[in-house]
Amino acid sequence: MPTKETDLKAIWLEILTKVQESLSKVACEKWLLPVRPIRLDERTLELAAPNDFSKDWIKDRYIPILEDAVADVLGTPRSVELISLDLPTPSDEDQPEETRTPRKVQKAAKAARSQRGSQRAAKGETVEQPTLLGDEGAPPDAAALSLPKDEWQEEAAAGEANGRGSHKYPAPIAPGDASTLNPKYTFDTFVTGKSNQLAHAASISVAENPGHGYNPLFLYGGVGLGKTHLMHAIGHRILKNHPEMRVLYVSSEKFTNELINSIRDGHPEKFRDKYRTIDVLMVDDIQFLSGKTSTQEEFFHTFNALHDDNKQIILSSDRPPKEVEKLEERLRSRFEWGLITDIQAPDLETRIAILRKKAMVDNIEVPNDVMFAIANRIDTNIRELEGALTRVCAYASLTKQPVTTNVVSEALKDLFPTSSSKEITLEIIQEIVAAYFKLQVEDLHAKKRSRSIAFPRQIAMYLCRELTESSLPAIGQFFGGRDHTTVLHAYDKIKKEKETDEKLNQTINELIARIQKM
Ligand SMILES: Nc1ncnc2c1ncn2[C@@H]1O[C@H](COP(=O)(O)OP(=O)(O)OP(=O)(O)O)[C@@H](O)[C@H]1O
Repeated sequence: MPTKETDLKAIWLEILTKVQESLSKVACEKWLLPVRPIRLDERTLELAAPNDFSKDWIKDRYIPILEDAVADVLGTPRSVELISLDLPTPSDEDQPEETRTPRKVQKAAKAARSQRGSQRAAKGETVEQPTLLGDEGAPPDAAALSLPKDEWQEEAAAGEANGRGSHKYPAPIAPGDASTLNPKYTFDTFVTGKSNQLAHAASISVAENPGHGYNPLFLYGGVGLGKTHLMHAIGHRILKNHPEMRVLYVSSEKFTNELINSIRDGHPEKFRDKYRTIDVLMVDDIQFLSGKTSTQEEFFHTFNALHDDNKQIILSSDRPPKEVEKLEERLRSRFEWGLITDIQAPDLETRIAILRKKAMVDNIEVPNDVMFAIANRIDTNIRELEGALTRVCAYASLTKQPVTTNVVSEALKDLFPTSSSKEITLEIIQEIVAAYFKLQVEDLHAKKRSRSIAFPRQIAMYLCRELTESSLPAIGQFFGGRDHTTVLHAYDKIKKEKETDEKLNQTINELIARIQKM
């Protein structure tokens, strides 16, 4: 059975007490009190010295004394090994209270002895999840930057497995530096709809008033729905308004890797210098901190330092804080201090608007029915939606064809199969609209002007213009030989009305979905 975390601490206190019998009080306080135990197994006790100098000093002089004390306390011999953390040596006041003086060490050791049951360790059991002396009662920073070695390795391995562990030391961020932001992700290029209105409004508010409104801002939503885009947009706006500010966007994996690497490479202060001196910290995909206890610990201190200083924190996740597993309660509750807002999958209209915006930004011409056909196929992930548009355009260009709905079917058939690949025609639109309003198709052709018929007719005209490439005269012709100005009037009227009339907007979406399913 594994020994409890607290046992390692208690054992180390006993060893220190023992060492005092053969070492001067001064030497003990100066060299051994700052040392922290990391790992204990059947053969080895691993200790972390605060820096290289102290590691070498102890190695050269005190190993035999330490090994004797270990053998005395545990009943069987162990070799003592040392690594260096390169921490700044803590002052006496920074030390955990029980290690400030040898007398207190003795007292603490005695108290710990009475509870610990360290016989199990003495029998040679491996200490699992070793904790560092000072984790309890130590100043938060010292504890935070003293990751148990096994955890560094585990968390580093996780980061490196993702191919993102290449950073050596975190470099400080300069005021006005937008290099961590994608220049394309601005509020101008962000399309709003019902699905993201609240998140967008909250983001604008934070961008205009960093550190003094919603803090933290917590954005959550499914994959590819615009969380990162909004974060970057906030960053750009803040830097535009406050070029003197330091704005940092980072993925939670990068945060983790920088922390681990900075400690492993002996430069924990670089991590802290970077993360605690910025004005706006944005951490993406915070759900990846799940289960990474040491990173959570450091993030907790980073969060507190920034928040206490009215620095803005923005977080994103694929789920709300409550649903992030293996997240420390104190972090979860801090994530809930500010504003939590979600982004939903966009409706069809928004998807079409996003494609339109992208086509405009990329300066490509894409007919409405093509936009519609793409938006209708891909209804959750905007990254995929944009990728589909690129694919369709590339396919058309490579096969030297115009961009049509046929190209959409061809280009996307494997990646995004759809139940129907039938081309949308004026007939189909008329049939569906007539059926929806419980009319006959002939009613749409006739001269009748009663609102119950004229209104569905205008909607049908609108959809014909929106979803097909037919010209205005061709559409007019198809509605009982009407003039193209009538079609244009109907189109403009419905387009305008649906902007303010939610019911009409829903009706149109429903009709579009039905037409597409034909
Ligand atoms: N409302 C929007 N308007 C314009 N583009 C958008 C919108 N929402 C998302 N996008 C675009 O979709 C792509 C994916 O968005 P983003 O990377 O922000 O998603 P995310 O929610 O952070 O995804 P993930 O969960 O994978 O991190 C980006 O290219 C982004 O510009």
